[in-house]
Amino acid sequence: MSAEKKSSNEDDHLLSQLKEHFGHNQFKSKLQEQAIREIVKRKGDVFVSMPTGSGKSLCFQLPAVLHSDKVALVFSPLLALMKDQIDHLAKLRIVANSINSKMSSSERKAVVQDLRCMRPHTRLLYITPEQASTDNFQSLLEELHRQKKVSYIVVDEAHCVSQWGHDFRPDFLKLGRLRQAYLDIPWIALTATASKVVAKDIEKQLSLKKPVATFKTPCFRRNLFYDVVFQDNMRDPYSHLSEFIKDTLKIGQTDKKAVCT
Ligand SMILES: Nc1ncnc2c1ncn2[C@@H]1O[C@H](COP(=O)(O)OP(=O)(O)OP(=O)(O)O)[C@@H](O)[C@H]1O
Repeated sequence: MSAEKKSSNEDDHLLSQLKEHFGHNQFKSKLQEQAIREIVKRKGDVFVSMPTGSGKSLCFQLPAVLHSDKVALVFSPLLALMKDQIDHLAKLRIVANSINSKMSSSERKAVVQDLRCMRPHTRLLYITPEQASTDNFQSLLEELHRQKKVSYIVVDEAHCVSQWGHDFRPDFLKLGRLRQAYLDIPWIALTATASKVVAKDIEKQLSLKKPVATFKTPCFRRNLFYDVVFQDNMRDPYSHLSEFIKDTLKIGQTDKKAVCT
């Protein structure tokens, strides 16, 4: 089969899986598609920086469901975020579980029992970074790794690893050590907010393996207009605001791509 035909078959397969598992007919953006296609290759570490609501979660959830005998480990900073994603996946009939400090020991046992099966049902396992250094989790990870059952290790809200970003969480720093211990598992780091400095720091702190494939929405937002004036210097702030809006709407009309929000 020619390389071109093979790649178009792979394209069709990914789209059919997107439709089958998530009910979407197409990718939300070119960047989402490119990131997912790269992650699916499992060739190396991937960094994704896209704004809130742009569909970052799909970037690891779709690749994770393609591995019917493996589980993706997802580090996430908040139990509420994990719950949202797990509930959403449950509605799609994708098995996602969590191991966290709020669970009873019988709930935890049930999750671990499934992970120990030859073919676990769990496709995504959500964990807090605090769990990363516990003995129980370390030995579970070693076992899953030995049995080649880990598809990806995902760090969601990866800016929490950087002291230069907001929401710094010291426990995220422990993940870098984990990366060094499991060099053959591809890592995916995702964030909505990463300046150049923070993005570099994320790569460093997580010890992502170079070259890191990076998918980043440019920070420049052509639909946002700024005007900074001291209120004390204005005779009528409301008419100033009204003029500013009219002016930016005019700019918006000449630049068809701009939208005034
Ligand atoms: N290919 C797609 N087609 C249509 N809708 C999509 C697609 N991918 C994702 N979505 C939808 O876009 C919405 C936002 O996705 P998601 O929550 O993953 O964004 P996010 O970038 O992770 O946001 P956050 O930064 O808040 O975590 C969800 O409702 C999701 O179902």
